[in-house]
Amino acid sequence: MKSIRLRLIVLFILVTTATLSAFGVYAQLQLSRELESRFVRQQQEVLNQLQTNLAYPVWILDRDLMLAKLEGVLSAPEVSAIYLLDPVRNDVIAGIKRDTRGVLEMSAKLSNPSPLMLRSQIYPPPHIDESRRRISTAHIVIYFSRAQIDQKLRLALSQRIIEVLTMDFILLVMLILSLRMVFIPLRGLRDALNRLASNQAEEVEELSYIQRSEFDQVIDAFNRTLSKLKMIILRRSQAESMAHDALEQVRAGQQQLMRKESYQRALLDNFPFAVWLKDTESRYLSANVAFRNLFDIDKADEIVGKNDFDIVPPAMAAGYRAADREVIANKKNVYLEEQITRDGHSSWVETYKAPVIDDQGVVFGTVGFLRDISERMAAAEEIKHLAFYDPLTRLPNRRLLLDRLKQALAMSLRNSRHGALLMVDLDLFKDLNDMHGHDMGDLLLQQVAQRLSACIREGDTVSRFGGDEFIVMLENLSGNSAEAASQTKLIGEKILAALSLPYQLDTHQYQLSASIGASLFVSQEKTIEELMKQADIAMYQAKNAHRNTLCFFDPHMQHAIEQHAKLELELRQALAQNQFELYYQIQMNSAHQALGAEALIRWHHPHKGLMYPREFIPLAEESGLILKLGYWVMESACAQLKLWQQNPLTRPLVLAINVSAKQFRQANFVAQVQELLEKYQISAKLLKFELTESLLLDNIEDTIATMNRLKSMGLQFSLDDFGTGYSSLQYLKRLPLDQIKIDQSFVRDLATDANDKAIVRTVIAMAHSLNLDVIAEGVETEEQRQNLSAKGCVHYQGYLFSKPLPIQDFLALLKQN
Ligand SMILES: Nc1nc2c(ncn2[C@@H]2O[C@H](COP(=O)(O)O[C@H]3[C@@H](O)[C@H](n4cnc5c(=O)[nH]c(N)nc54)O[C@@H]3COP(=O)(O)O)[C@@H](O)[C@H]2O)c(=O)[nH]1
Repeated sequence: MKSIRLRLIVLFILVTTATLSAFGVYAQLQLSRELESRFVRQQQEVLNQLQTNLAYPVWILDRDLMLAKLEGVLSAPEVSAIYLLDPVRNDVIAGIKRDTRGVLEMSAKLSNPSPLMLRSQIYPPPHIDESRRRISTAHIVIYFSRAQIDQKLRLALSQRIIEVLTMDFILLVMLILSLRMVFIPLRGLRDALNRLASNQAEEVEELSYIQRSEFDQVIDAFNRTLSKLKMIILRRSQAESMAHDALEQVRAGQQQLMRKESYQRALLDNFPFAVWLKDTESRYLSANVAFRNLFDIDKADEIVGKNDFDIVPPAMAAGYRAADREVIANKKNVYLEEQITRDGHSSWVETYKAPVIDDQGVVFGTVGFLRDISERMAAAEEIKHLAFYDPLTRLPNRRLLLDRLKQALAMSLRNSRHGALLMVDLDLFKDLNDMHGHDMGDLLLQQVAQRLSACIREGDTVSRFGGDEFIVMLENLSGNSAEAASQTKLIGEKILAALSLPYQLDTHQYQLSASIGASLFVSQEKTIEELMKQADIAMYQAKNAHRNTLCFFDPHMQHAIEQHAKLELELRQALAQNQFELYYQIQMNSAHQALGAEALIRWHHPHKGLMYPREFIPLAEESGLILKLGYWVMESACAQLKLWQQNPLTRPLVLAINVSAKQFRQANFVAQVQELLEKYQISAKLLKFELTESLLLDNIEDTIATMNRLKSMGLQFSLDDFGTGYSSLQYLKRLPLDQIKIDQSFVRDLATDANDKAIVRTVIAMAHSLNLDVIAEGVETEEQRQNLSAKGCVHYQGYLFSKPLPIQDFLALLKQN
């Protein structure tokens, strides 16, 4: 039995029962005693009353009255009998008793003496006269009933017990209520404490106060304890949470660290070059896979603790140690490039070392990287070579030559000795390229380079300047200019002789000549630019002479070159200022009818007057201005054709224009033509392009493609200057030509020169066999015309009919015809 409340209740019941039992016994005794004494007192009073009430009837022996009075006493149930005695006679004067059924009956005989009996004397009343007295004395005897007394006693006792029990019950209820008042808070306290005990303090709520109760102090103490406990728990849980977080952080940190280490290891081991860490005593702390591979260190071998003397030859190790010391002492990075030999194989490596410094600025180790840079060095060497050498001939290029020329000029200033620049240009190299292709040209250039190199002394320079142009620089010639010129001439001629020997190019044998321009220098009298220019001028001089010649620089030639540059400038201005005009030279048939015209450009030079194409077209070609100029011609021709459409006289005329190679090779040339035809709304059939043989044969496939595109638009093609080039029938067959134009050089001496006659006849026959029209240019005489006509050429152009004319004159000519 664990409940205190139950224990208290049981205890209460036991105590109450015991108390009640004792009290019952005691009460019974007390009560019976009290009842008895009360009974005695009451009977005494009754007796006393009877004495008074009975004195008169007794003295006068009035029996009826006596009985009446006695009956009155017998109304009390506890009185069982009552007698009036005459003590003198010992006789019952009157008596009444209750039978067993409780019925009253007269009794003349005194019952047996009983402890519950009262006997008393009745005294005569004072006012009674002696004379009237019938007896002298009397006694009264009252018998009491034991049962009646006991019954009364029991009744009183049971009443008392009921009272006590009632009291007890009330007390019990009060006890239970009191216990409730105590135990409810106690139970709350117990439950709260139980929850506290089972680590549920967070769920325990503060206990409610019981107003004006001693428990409030306990509750208050409990609540304060609880709040402290909660605070402790909260702090502990915070501390635990913090500790947990800290632990997690440590774990995460550890994991991160491990990962970082793995990353670093992976990073290092996958580095394509050797990486290591050393302490300040140059002992290895770590090294990656590349390092091990480089120095053939077995995977199982521990690198930590080793130094360079354990790994590489002592001389090398000493160098590495010195570099480490330098890094540590200066707290600065060190970069080394060195050539190392391993397994008999030499390679270039670069090493980069850096200090590892702590927060306090103290060096506590070094880190190093090493990688093989052999390829890079070779590439750098190659780049250097490419930057300074011509890749085709392996000769010094323009840049290196200029650099060496600068040094040579400085040296000449110091030693006053002459030097010379020889500009070597191969004659007709372009023809070889055109005929046999660039590969063949390249082979030739390589052989030329070898021959040139073989002609010079050590210390002299042969360089390729671009294309077929080479420059030979001679140094350390005589201090005397005449002697120096003679030395130069000697070497120059040696070169010419060497270059003119036959070349074996694949299966072809080839022979060429060269033109050399020479310029002497001494003591920095001339700048590099001047020297180069002079050599260039001399070279043109040689070319203009007989070719296969050496020319020294002539100051007059320089003037011509300067004029050339000036003209180029003026040509640009002429384009901008529209100083050009088209002249028209009529083309006729044998019936003297106009077929069309050739448009020929003229330049109205502001100072020189009218200039002819041969004076500026080559320059325009050279400078690239031919593109703009050619477009201008083409647009002017289209505009003119447009105008001609308005006049029946000019409407059927076909207009021929000269198209240069550069112009024709433009990627958008066809688009340009298309655009102009659309712009001027003219038929393409009225436009004829005169192309030269060299243009057609250079890159023939592209040429045919472009011609076909133009042909499909309706344009006509005439092959200009025919007979002056290679005139290969093989090529001619493939070209979509409409006309062949016999060059005026064949027409000029047609009457007298048998060769020209034969050529013209052949050309005409060939053209007819190819179903091509033939026109002869430069027809100046009727004889020439007839000659041509006799050979089958019926279309003509030449002074016989008209010179090229401005448009108005041309129109007048047409009208006149
Ligand atoms: N790319 C361009 N080239 C052009 C253009 N205009 C001309 N040219 C080229 O210049 C060359 C010289 O032209 P030009 O000085 O006009 O000489 C032409 C005629 O004047 C001349 N000719 C004509 N008939 C006679 C003659 O009976 N006798 C004689 N001595 N000369 C004559 O011939 C030139 C025409 O030649 P061709 O073009 O071959 O028909 C000229 O050849 C063009 O190459 C141009 O706009 N663009």
